[in-house]
Amino acid sequence: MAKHAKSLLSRWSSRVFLVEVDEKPLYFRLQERHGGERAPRVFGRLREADRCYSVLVCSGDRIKGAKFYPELRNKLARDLPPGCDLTTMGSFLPRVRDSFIRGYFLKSSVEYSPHIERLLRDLGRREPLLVCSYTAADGGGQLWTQRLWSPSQDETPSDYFVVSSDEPECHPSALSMINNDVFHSFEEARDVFRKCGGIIPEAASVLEMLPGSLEVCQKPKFPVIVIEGLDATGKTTLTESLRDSLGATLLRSPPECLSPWRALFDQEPPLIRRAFYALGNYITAQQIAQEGMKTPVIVDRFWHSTAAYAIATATSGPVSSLPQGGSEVYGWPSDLLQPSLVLLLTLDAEERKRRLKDRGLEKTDEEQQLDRNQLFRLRVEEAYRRISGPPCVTVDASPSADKVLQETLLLIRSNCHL
Ligand SMILES: Nc1ncnc2c1ncn2[C@@H]1O[C@H](COP(=O)(O)OP(=O)(O)OP(=O)(O)O)[C@@H](O)[C@H]1O
Ligand SMILES: Nc1ccn([C@H]2C[C@H](O)[C@@H](COP(=O)(O)O)O2)c(=O)n1
Repeated sequence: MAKHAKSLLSRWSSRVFLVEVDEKPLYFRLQERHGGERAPRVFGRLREADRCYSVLVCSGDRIKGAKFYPELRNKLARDLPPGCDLTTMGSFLPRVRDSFIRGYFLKSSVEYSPHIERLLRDLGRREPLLVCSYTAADGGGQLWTQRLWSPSQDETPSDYFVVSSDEPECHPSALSMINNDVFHSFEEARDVFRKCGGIIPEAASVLEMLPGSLEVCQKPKFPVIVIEGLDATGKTTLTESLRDSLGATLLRSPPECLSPWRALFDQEPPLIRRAFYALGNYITAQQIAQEGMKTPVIVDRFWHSTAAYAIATATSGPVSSLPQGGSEVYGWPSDLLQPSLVLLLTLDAEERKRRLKDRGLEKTDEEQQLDRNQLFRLRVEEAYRRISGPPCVTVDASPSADKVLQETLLLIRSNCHL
């Protein structure tokens, strides 16, 4: 049995599980003896003739595991029998850092079990998986047991009753966010790229663009102003006007030099995708340090975008599922240049949609998600506000482009020495 899977099994009965139903996580835990509790909500509506499975990815190699997770979904969606329900799930040890693992929860009719079990065993031969099956233990559908499949088949599997568990303070993915979704150091992000060179040849081209080491740069002489906001809030329009009004240099993150690979890394799982954007910030930071010695610098997106989108994607549900304000996940990376001021453009959802429609450009997956998913949008906006580091001021982006420019110039003049 893979070493990593074995270590996950060592505290199996203390694990809490969550199944995401319509963006809402429903929690359950394990119990050796049943004390008469009702079935957890996710099992509450099942029939005795239903059979459920959890399939958790437990690869010891995090790059392989990250790549396998979306592949697993595609394979399951393709090969599962008709009518089988598939949703995302996870498991964690309460308050234990890096204990969060991801997987899928399947619901099917018991008649399909032989087919599903064969499929899961085949998939488990490709990458280590922890598979559990759930069976009704009474006639009324109120009592369900979890049977953990022994990955090596020579150990006795253990059965537990499943019971509801309290919601943790925030989404448990927060336990494993740092340096998996939100990179807090150049070295950590670069390490992901070094390790994925074997499976993604283009990673080497990105590595070539990076500085050999992070030289301690002098603080720029001129102010550095970052413009942030969801797509279509007017960042491009405003940053170009600010460049002209202030005689500033306009930079972007990710920087131009990474453009040839952006679409490719946007298709990669969060670990690799977020490392790509984190590295982009460090390249832009070097450009800021140079240009900031000569002119004011305006930056279109920077660290706030990287962290806020990553945190919002790794969680689900309402804003209350985000890590609490003040959590270290919102901290500014100690090795990343801090701008003088961050301005966050905000716009109501309807006006933003109107601008998106008028603009008519092709949307990225994340932009489409922002459109479809109100909760995701709210999480991104709130995560933006919780990020610490440089001063961040919210700007209402709904007036005309010229009014937004004038308001922004006032804010820059009152917050920076210009
Ligand atoms: N203040 C404004 N009032 C009305 N329309 C605006 C305003 N600012 C920008 N627009 C229009 O809204 C659309 C989106 O603006 P823009 O491209 O500047 O947004 P963005 O934040 O840079 O988007 P993205 O992040 O997707 O690149 C454009 O068609 C632009 O002309
Ligand atoms: N510094 C950055 C810039 C962008 N991103 C990510 C976040 C979104 O997925 C997407 C938005 O960019 P846009 O389409 O508006 O160019 O890119 C990031 O993580 N870090």
